[in-house]
Amino acid sequence: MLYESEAAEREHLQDIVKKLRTALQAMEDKVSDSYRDIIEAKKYLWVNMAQLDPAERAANQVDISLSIDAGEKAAAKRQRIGKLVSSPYFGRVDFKAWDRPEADACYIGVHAFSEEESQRNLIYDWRSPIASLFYDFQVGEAHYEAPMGNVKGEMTAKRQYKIKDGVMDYMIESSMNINDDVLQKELSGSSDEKMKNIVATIQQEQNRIIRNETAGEMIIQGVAGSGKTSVALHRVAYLLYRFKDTLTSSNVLIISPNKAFSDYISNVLPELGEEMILEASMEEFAAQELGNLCRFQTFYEQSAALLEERDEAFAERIRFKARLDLIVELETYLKHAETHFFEAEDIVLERTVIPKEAVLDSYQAATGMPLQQRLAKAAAIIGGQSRTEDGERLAPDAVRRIKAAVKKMFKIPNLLNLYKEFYNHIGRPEMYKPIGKKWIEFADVFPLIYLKLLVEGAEPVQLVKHLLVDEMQDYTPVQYAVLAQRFPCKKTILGDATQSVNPYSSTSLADIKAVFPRAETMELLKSYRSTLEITNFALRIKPNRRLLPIERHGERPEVLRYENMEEEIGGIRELCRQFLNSKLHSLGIVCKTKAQAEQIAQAIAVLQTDVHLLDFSSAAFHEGITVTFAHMAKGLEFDQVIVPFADRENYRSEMDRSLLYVACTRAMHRLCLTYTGEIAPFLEQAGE
Ligand SMILES: Nc1ncnc2c1ncn2[C@@H]1O[C@H](COP(=O)(O)OP(=O)(O)OP(=O)(O)O)[C@@H](O)[C@H]1O
Repeated sequence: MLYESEAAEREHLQDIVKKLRTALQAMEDKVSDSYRDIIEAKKYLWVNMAQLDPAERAANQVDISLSIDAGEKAAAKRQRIGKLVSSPYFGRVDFKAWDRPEADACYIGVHAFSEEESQRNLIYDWRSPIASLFYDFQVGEAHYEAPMGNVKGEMTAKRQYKIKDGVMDYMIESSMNINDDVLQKELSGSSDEKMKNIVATIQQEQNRIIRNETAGEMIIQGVAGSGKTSVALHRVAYLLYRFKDTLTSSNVLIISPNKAFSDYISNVLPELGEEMILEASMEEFAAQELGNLCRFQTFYEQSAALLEERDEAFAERIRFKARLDLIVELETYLKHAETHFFEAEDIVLERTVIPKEAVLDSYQAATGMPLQQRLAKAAAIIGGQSRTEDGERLAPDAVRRIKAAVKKMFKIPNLLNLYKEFYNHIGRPEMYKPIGKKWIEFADVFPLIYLKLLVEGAEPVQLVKHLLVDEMQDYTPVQYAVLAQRFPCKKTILGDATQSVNPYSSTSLADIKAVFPRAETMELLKSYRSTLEITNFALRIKPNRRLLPIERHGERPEVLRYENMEEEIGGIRELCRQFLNSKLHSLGIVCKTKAQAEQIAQAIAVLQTDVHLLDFSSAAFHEGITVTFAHMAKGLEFDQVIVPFADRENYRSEMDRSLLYVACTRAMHRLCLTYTGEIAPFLEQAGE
């Protein structure tokens, strides 16, 4: 049996670190060499410019390009090896394939590393086929999918390591799945400014999602803290590795809730050796789609307006536009519009008249294409068929005039008017209420874009080959229909129905699946972020019987009552002081609204420390004390969370319940809620 003592493992580690350092030095030399070559080649070109003939100059340019290429490759490799020097690997599996005489030991790390001369693999990339054994099996019979087919055999040993700065912190012989001890240690650590990679402790159910290569659309429905975002990013890294010839990081687009969130997740892919991917918020995407058609309210402004006042008509407009049926209604309306709003007329050119019947025939012959193209096609047919008095083809100017005339025959050419007319047509004119001239509510943004795409015809965005959509519960079916049209590529869509920040426009899994009928759905039910005490507390706010909390213990959440607001603010300041004297790194004060967050930020400014107010204009997420509001805090996490103003007045509606749930589930280790007067009804039993 293969068994090496810890001492032998330490020796092995030293050996690997030595080899890595040598390789690192070699890469550094290579980088310097190629830069020197570039400088010399440029110098040569400069000095001998006059004497060189064009062929020699071209050859010199090729040399320079080759050196640049070699330099960039060496620099990338140097970066990867540099990362391995500090932590070369985190796992090992000893696997004996049935057709091999003995087991091979495979060390698994964030990147692969092989010996230069022998090309022997010393470290396997966590995404390599054999590394899947580490995530999927315990000691015993095991198998993995290799390029040449399924490899069956026996895993004779499995180990986990924590290596920091090239030194082994601990090593665990694990006969179980990814050992709970290691996971516990990882989860009890402090939160960071940036999301961390989880390669060393990916769980089996997460691995299934990460390594799924077949799904055209994958929907990940996961409870709060189940690792959805982490898993989706690891999935991207896996797909980039697996399909490196056809997929690069510039082909991946992530639609994320805001800039601070993008900044928060921005380290994961670079840590995994991949470049950062493109990202955009829904609003940025919408602005691009609408061009200068009109301005619009943002999603946050919509949610904030809902929180500020109870406007049933406003809520109803949002609800109406979040229905799945709206997609078909818009399509049906446009078909109606094409027939009824097109009024054929005679086209009179100098000495030729094209009768309206001929115009109508051409328009009818061009059915089945988007309206704009249909009008152009009808005009082209007319132009092609018409002749001058002399039997000649029409001059280009006449063709242009026909085109303009046919376009005018569609009586509502303005898209915004055409959209408004939709509500008259369905007998619900009250459902369209612009904020101002050419200024629409957020609920109208995607129905309008969808109509625009139907009218103009959607050109798919070719560059994007994989689309990642986070916080899926906040997007309506029409939003998905727009995404489906513009990005007919593979997709990973993730979210949690219980974390909707706007109950009037939240979308159920069933509705998303109706837009993507072939999507594979995977569920993540285990929650990793918070201690058992915090998870149980949050579950009493929003029960979910299927959620499986991780067995990690900490302090019971505190619910602190104060006599008045002044005392409450004083209490929050005191909690901040306690945090500053603790070992925790991040404290999130998560309010319900932005106005409350501003109030708290001002009130605790007296503390001798930086207080970061995080709102939609923030570009980054910082350690220390952050004051924010639930909508903004989605997807983020803090070592400690304080939820101020947890009283009956502030948290009373279903929307408030969701926001309170989002706020509480941001806490990893410690949670405190403060209030004056009567406690919020959702919290009455939460603390028991
Ligand atoms: N397998 C794992 N090993 C270690 N940590 C994990 C693992 N899975 C998840 N985590 C940790 O759990 C926390 C939550 O992960 P993540 O933010 O990806 O979850 P989420 O489902 O997107 O959360 P939410 O929807 O609540 O924002 C993170 O700190 C992440 O590092």
